[in-house]
This record gives sequence, C-alpha cells and structure tokens, in this order.
Amino acid sequence: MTGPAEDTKSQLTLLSSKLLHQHQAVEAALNRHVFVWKEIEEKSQKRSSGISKTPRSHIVQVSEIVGIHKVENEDHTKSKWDQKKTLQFSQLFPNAFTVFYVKRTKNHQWRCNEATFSCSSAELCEQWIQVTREQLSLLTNRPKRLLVYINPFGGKRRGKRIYEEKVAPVFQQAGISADVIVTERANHARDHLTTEANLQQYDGVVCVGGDGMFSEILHGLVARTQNDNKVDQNRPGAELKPCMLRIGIIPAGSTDCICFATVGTNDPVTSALHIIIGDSQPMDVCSVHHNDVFLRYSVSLLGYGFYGDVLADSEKKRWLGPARYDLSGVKAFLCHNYYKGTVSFLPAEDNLGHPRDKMQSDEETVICGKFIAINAANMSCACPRSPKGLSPSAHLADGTADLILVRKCSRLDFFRHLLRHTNTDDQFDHSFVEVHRVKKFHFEPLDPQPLLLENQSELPKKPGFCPMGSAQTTCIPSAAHSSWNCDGEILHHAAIQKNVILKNFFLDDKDESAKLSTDN
Ligand SMILES: CCCCCCCCCCCCC/C=C/[C@@H](O)[C@H](COP(=O)(O)O)NC(C)=O
Ligand SMILES: Nc1ncnc2c1ncn2[C@@H]1O[C@H](COP(=O)(O)OP(=O)(O)O)[C@@H](O)[C@H]1O
Ligand SMILES: [Ca+2]
Repeated sequence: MTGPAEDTKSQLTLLSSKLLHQHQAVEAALNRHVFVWKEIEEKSQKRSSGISKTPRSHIVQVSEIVGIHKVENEDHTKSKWDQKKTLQFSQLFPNAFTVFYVKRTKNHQWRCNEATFSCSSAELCEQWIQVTREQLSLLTNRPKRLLVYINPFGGKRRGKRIYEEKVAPVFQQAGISADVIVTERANHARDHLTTEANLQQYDGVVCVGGDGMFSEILHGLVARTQNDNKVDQNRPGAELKPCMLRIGIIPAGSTDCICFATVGTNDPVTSALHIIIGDSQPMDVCSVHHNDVFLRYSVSLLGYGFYGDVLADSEKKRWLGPARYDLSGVKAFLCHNYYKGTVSFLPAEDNLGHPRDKMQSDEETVICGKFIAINAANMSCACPRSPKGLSPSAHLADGTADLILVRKCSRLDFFRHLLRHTNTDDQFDHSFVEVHRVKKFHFEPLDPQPLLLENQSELPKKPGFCPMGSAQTTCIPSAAHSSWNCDGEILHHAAIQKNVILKNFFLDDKDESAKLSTDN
C-alpha cells in the first residue's frame, strides 16, 4: 500500500506503507509536516501471549529531519565493528533506509537520533528516500553551502577536533557542503571575509571558536557588506547596509557566552543541529565610539572596571586556557579597584520594559560616582559560569542593553553580588547596584585619559579602528583608569559612547529581521 492517499486537506499523506523497524512491523506515514511510525500489533502475538500491549508510535517533525539515507553494504565512515553489523543488516534487509532527526534531551541539548526501516522492495525504499528529500528541499531556510572558520587556539584548543569529530559528520548527514578555513593568526578570518571570500556561493558563515572569534567574523562581515555597498562604517551616522549571511556558532572558546545565551547551552552538536535545520536568532549589535570615532561593535558584554581588569590580566595567561579567567577573576577581586567617572544614558522607552520593572523617564540621566564595575549587557550574557547571566532578563533583539552599575562597596558585599550570578538570588538587589535598560550610554572617567602604559605602538594608527587581538594592558591596582572589555577584546580608551544602533542584525537571513536600523 503506497503512494499518495486520501486524507484531510491540511494533512495530505504523501506516503504511507508497512515497514519493518527493529524487527517490528510498523505503519509509517509521511505528510508535509510529520513523519510517523506506529507499531502494528500482530494478531498471532496477541493470541499467544494473551496480553494486549498498547502499540508504540513515534512522531518526528519534517522540519527536524536532518537527512535520510539508504543503508549501504559498506560504510567506511563507521568503526570496524559497526561496519560488520551494517553488512550483516544489509544482507538480511537489503532495502533499508535510515532517517536522522533531532532529539531534544535535557538542558536545551539536542542530539541526532536515527531510525532504520526496511522495505519490501528496492523501489519502495527509493520512493521513501526521494519523497522525504523532496520535502526537505522545500525548507528554504536550511543552508546548503557553508563557509567555516576554525580558531585552533580558542578555549582548550580543541576547535579543529570538535569540528571534525562532532560537527562535520552531522553536516554530511544533512548534505551540507562546507569550505573549511583553519585560521593561522588573529584576524585571519576577519581579513579573509573583508577582502577575499566569495560570499555569493555561501548560505552562511560558521564560527568555530569563542566570543572573540565570533566578534572577528561579525566585524569581517559588516565591513565587507559596507565596502561592497560603498558605505564608510567609520563615518559618524553612516547608515549601514544589512548583511545577507547568517553566522552560526560552534562553541569552542573559553566563555562562549554568545552561543550559550542564544542557544541555551554550549554544546557543539546542538549548535550544528540548529544550523542544519535553519534556525535563526536575531540579536542587537551595538557600536562603540570614542570621541565620535567608531571603535568596534559589541554583541554581548561591554564592561569597564571589574570585567575590563579581568580581561586585561587574563590576556597574559592565555596559555592557561579558560582557567585564565578564574585566576584573573580572583586577582581582580582581591585588587578591589574602583574607578571614578560619570555615566550618562538614554533610558529605553517604557514599553520596552525595565530589568526590574521600574518606571523610567525619557530624559538623559547622569550619574557620577565611584564604580567597581560598569557593565552593559546586550543580552543575558549567560554562560556556564553564570547560567542565568549578568542580566537574566536582557533581550536579544530589542534595540536596548541593560546597564549595570556596581558602586564602590566592601569586598564582602561585592563577593555577595558576584556569588548571586551563580545561583537564583537577585544580583541587582543590593543598595550599591543599579540597573537601567538603555538605548545608549556614555562614560567619562573623572581624570583625563593618561598615556597608555604598554604597547602603545600597537594602538590604532588608522583613526577609528582598534586592531583586534593586539590588546595588552596591565591590571594595575589602584590605577585611575580601567579598560573596556568588549566581547572579550580590550579597548584601550576609557571614555566611550555606546549606541545600540544595529538592531536585529545577525544570524538571520534575507528576511526583515536582518535589517540594520540606525537607532541613535
Ligand atoms: C564567587 C564566584 C563568582 C563567579 C561570578 C561569575 C560571573 C560570571 C559572569 C560572566 C559574564 C561573561 C560575559 C562574557 C564575556 C565574554 O565576551 C568574554 C570573552 O569570551 P571568550 O574568551 O572569547 O570566549 N569573557 C570574559 C570572561 O570576559
Ligand atoms: N590562528 C589563530 N592564532 C592566534 N589567535 C587567533 C587565531 N585565530 C583567531 N585568533 C584570535 O584568538 C582570540 C580568541 O579567540 P576565541 O575563539 O574567542 O577563544 P577564547 O574564547 O579562548 O578567547 C580572538 O581574538 C581571535 O581573533
Ligand atoms: Ca538587547
């Protein structure tokens, strides 16, 4: 019994037949939206056992099918043991196909499950494969060709292995072709994207690395798009053109906060599956300026004081891998520096909400003080160290950032505040912490900017751009200025303006949510 069958208008069955799954007869059916199979209870079985079991049924959304493949006699991608089993299986059941699909497990993690079905004839098997593939080809948001950049030195230096062992096999099952570039130096991916890559032939770019690597790719894509459209991104008020390519993140860095905060976990297979099924998540991109000169874009954390000091110190300990942040964190905590300055900001409109649901005025607000930390969270900044993040209710694509001001307090109080990032307590519920949802803000240190202490030769010669990956300053106890931690890159300038200007940019394809709208 095969071929199109009569059904309700909305759920037209494309294919339905009796198949064998795990030595059990099943009735399998495919329509536009789902693939289902249901065990068929054999009458003889029921009679002999005398017990009637409820037949089990399974349902898989077509949009979550990774791929469908014929079971071949030989599969050299498998281990010797698995190859032997496959051979035995294919001799016993020569007309079988396997469906690979997304299975949701705990903590937002996804896995690629498989189910094999054997058919009564080779034609039926081919038909199942062909009809299912036709349905998958109708899902136009799925990428077919990807450009992959791997940072081999990110995190625990496992980027290449993570990609080869966990990601490439699932991409292959999904029929995705990938051109892979393993970077040879910092800014390799950025420069390649800006000047060389033939972007027309790809449906998306994949970043295998951490937040710093993501930032490189974002800067490369934005710069390329502006160059192609003859827009000078360094010109104040320049209206930026939207990028047409999405960025997928395979977490292989130290913090992986951009991945964790968008996907809910930092798991390479989960990310690969999200990429395969064409998921997308728009997010805000902010531009950071010094004296009206554009410095960088930021998507996760822009932090002065504590997180700036942690980053500056941790850069010297890169060899330690992700543990460098713990060590530098303890050091910055013990230094207990605070910085004097003035923060002014434009609150978001009321209807965009407030991190603590307080009413906001529409005027610019100015706050002078001594700050241990000034953090602008453009998203929750959730990561394994802090599963709910720096600002748990920050939104991903609303054109606002949450500005968290931690004023001078005792070490014990600051410790209490930090500790609350790791549990369910409210880290804003302290007298020395305030939080505002803002559209833009400005920070001016009290004392004028001193001469930079180290590596001045590495400072930008070209106005308007701070070279990425070159930053190195020292965490100096009691210095008048800290530096800014911009998505894990150091900005040497203490005084900055930050505008949430690029709204809903990123990870999304050719639809309206990929527009860059200047908002300042
Ligand atoms: C008493 C214990 C206290 C623990 C406090 C934990 C708070 C952790 C909040 C972390 C927020 C991280 C925001 C993300 C920043 C990344 O962009 C950046 C760069 O990440 P990357 O190294 O490129 O993956 N990482 C850091 C640590 O600055
Ligand atoms: N091949 C490379 N050699 C050295 N640095 C690189 C290379 N590729 C990328 N980088 C730089 O490494 C930095 C950190 O990368 P990232 O992947 O974010 O790792 P982590 O999360 O450990 O910081 C980024 O600033 C990026 O520009
Ligand atoms: Ca936001």
